[in-house]
Amino acid sequence: MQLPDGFATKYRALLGSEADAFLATFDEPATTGFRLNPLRPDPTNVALDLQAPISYSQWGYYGKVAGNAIDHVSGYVYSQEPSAQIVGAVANAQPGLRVLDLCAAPGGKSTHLASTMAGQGLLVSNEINAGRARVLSSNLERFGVTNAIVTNNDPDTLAQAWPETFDMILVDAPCSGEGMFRKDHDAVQYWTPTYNAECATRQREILAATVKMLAPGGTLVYSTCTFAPEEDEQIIAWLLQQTDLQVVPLDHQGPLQPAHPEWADGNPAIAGAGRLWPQSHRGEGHFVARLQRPGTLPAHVAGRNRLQLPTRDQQTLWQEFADATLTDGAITGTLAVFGNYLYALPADLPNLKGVRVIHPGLQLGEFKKRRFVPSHSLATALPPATFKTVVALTDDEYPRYRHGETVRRAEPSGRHFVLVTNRGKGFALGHLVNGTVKNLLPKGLRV
Ligand SMILES: C[S@@+](CC[C@H](N)C(=O)[O-])C[C@H]1O[C@@H](n2cnc3c(N)ncnc32)[C@H](O)[C@@H]1O
Repeated sequence: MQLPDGFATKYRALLGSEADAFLATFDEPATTGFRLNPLRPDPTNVALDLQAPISYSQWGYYGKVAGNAIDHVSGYVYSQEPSAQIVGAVANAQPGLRVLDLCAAPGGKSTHLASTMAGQGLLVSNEINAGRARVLSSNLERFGVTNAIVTNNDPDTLAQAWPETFDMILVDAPCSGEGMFRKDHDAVQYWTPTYNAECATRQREILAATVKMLAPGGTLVYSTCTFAPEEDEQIIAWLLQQTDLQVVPLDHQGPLQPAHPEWADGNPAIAGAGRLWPQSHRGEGHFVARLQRPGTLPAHVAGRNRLQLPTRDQQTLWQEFADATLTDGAITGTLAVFGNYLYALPADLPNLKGVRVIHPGLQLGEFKKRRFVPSHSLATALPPATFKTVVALTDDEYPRYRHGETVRRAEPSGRHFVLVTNRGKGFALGHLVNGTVKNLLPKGLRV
């Protein structure tokens, strides 16, 4: 690979005798990986090779997942570069916490946070870019995350709305992406000798807002996919100088190496952060640090949100659908209406005033005149056992349904909303009417 001018010189000076091995990795192919989904009842039931686990990532494996494979489409797996999986592992967000993923799209780290949270507590996945926030929503929906809301705000707006609100905040910062050079040639084009300092300015701005949102006793996880000390060790040095945060030393086991205080202000605490290097492990490389605010986590303060509850007519329409389609207790949480859409909200929502929420929980469906039309998200959020009628597709029928075609089933007669599965995995809804399963897969998900 043709590396940008100044890049090799910089890393030769930093890495010394290790520089040749580091620079040689840029001529190697990029590494790929995926994570299984522990939110599924049978997470290892996938048609993928699970012979090569990623040592530091509980559900992580080396390998490649085809985008059209049922394992991907049904949310049984999430494709994520191996090194990036260190971040969710270090965060290890526990069930019951209130967690903010501030720079969350497209959702690799958010789905990992949701995995360790096991459906309990609140995950706020925020993304500043509206288009990317929609992709984030759809990826959380596919992974079956029901305890998350998706917001689309800049960090300063959120800091105003949510002072000292979160037990844990992940800042997977926008960065110069040197660890993406092998995957993304655009990242190479952007790099100049001053680019790292420009990225660091933005990272400090994001973190200044972040610190305001962290509760006493709360944890900040900071990560980048770049090797630049300006965006890594020097950011941690700045946090230690400017705030009361303290580094929680990582367990430098296996390929996770200590960070380099000498590349910042020499504060030895910085060594507690960690680096994955491409020359010493199978992955693109990552930086991660865990920091904590002194104090004890306070009890969560419930938001005083004025929710629009379903009208009596809407409640009746929903209940008719739920009674005919789902088993009892399939949906929990407060039901609220946003626009024409009905949602099941996660518990423990903070104040939403002033925040642009684009996805306030599990979308159940849309009220259209006197009808209730269920949302696609039900197909991947709920286990097949919660649907009263399931239409199982053969491997021949599966690609045709994804294309938008109907299928025929003689049984049961009448009209039913159904879950459509392949290999036992729900991936779409259908409407069975007189023997024909009408295809309810959203147009954007058809291939
Ligand atoms: C490294 S990516 C996040 C990847 C994501 N965490 C994942 O695992 O899929 C950084 C994100 O930060 C967002 N971003 C860019 N500028 C930002 C800013 N000033 N404040 C907050 N987020 C920003 C980008 O749009 C991008 O989605």
